[in-house]
Amino acid sequence: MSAPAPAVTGLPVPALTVRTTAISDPGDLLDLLPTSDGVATWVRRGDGMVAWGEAARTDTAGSARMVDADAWFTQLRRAADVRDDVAVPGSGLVAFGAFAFDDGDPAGGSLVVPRILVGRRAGVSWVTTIDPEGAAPLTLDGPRDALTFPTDVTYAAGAATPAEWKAKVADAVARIRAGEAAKIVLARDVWATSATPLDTRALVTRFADAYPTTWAFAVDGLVGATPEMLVRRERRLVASRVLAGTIRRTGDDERDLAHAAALARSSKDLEEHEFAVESLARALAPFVESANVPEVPSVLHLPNVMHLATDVTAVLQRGPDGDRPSSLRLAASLHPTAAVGGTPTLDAVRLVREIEGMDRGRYAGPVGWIGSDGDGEWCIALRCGALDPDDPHRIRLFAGCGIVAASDPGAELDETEAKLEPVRQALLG
Ligand SMILES: C=C(O[C@@H]1C=C(C(=O)O)C=C[C@H]1O)C(=O)O
Repeated sequence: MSAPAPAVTGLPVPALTVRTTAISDPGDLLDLLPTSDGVATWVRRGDGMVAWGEAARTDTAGSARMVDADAWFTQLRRAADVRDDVAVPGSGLVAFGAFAFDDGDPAGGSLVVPRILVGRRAGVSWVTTIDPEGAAPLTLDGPRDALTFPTDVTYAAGAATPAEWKAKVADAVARIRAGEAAKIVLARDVWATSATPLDTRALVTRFADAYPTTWAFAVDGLVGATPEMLVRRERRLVASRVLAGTIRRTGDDERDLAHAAALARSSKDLEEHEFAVESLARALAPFVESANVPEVPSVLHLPNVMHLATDVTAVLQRGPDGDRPSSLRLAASLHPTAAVGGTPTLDAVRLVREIEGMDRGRYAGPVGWIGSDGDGEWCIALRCGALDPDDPHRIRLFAGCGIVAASDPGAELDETEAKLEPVRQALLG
């Protein structure tokens, strides 16, 4: 049952009873999920969290969608009765959220507090139950629906055919050369339809198996395997992983190594990457005492692509009110980075809207979780699809690329195909 909850401070929120206890290792976390609907997952290298049920939720919209959700969660945690015997990041009260890329997108955002959560981190395992007043507690060993895998999946172009999308890239390049922006990230969508209903658990299991170094997530109907961390807050430490600049893997290790070296020297990719790092560092600066921004990117190897990567770390400082901003508040300030919007931000986002001609929904927006103390992890929702709430057979997939003056439309289309691979693989019958 979802409890009605306002997104505005000062209004009543449900009083939740939250209990976290240590458990012995539960095995594969994803095997615990009882059903496909209303589940949340956040799994990387086998550790993380799985959750189901809904103790409370807020749905927000507009430019304050993350700040409003954060204010709601602050009230909720103040009103909650929390007993946490484990005290690690992810124990105690947790909410999972996903937010639209664009301020004006009807997909808005949501923050959902589950009824039951199982987590594991570095050998410590726990279960958290979250009970609204009067609700009977849920248990771990309830009935489990049979798992269904996709079958006979067919694909159809979304807002643009491949040829139309290449024309959009050419338009973006022309606009960049005319000085309207330095970088514009253009995305495309593809619809996939399965003969059998899509099961969140099957998709996330495939993401976790094939892309163990990414975050295999399912939040409010958005599922994917993202490699990009917008912001993690753990006490005073903040970390962010910027990705921009991409090359497809060939499957041949020697050639891939040569390609990785070429990527690290490619002036087009280095320029694209630099825009993304600069925008992140600039947006983070007001919140931190000191930031460590490596001068040269490394190359992140994923099974489908390689990216230029920069790991930024920083120490949080207190704001004017004496508080440190929560992980979600930080995500709100950092989004959208140049990795998914472009440079300069406002011009690029306006051009994205104009040239792409589609709603991105929650693709390329922040997705993640926040805990009792405001710590949490927010990734950028990439390599993902949005399950169709009206048709369980359908999912809308997305992929995009940073376009700069030197971009070639055919190569960018090929890059989106490489980025669609994780979801296409998860949809294999
Ligand atoms: C926009 C996407 O990816 C982003 C764009 C990248 C690029 O242009 O090289 C690389 C990583 C991401 O920051 C996507 O995967 O859809």
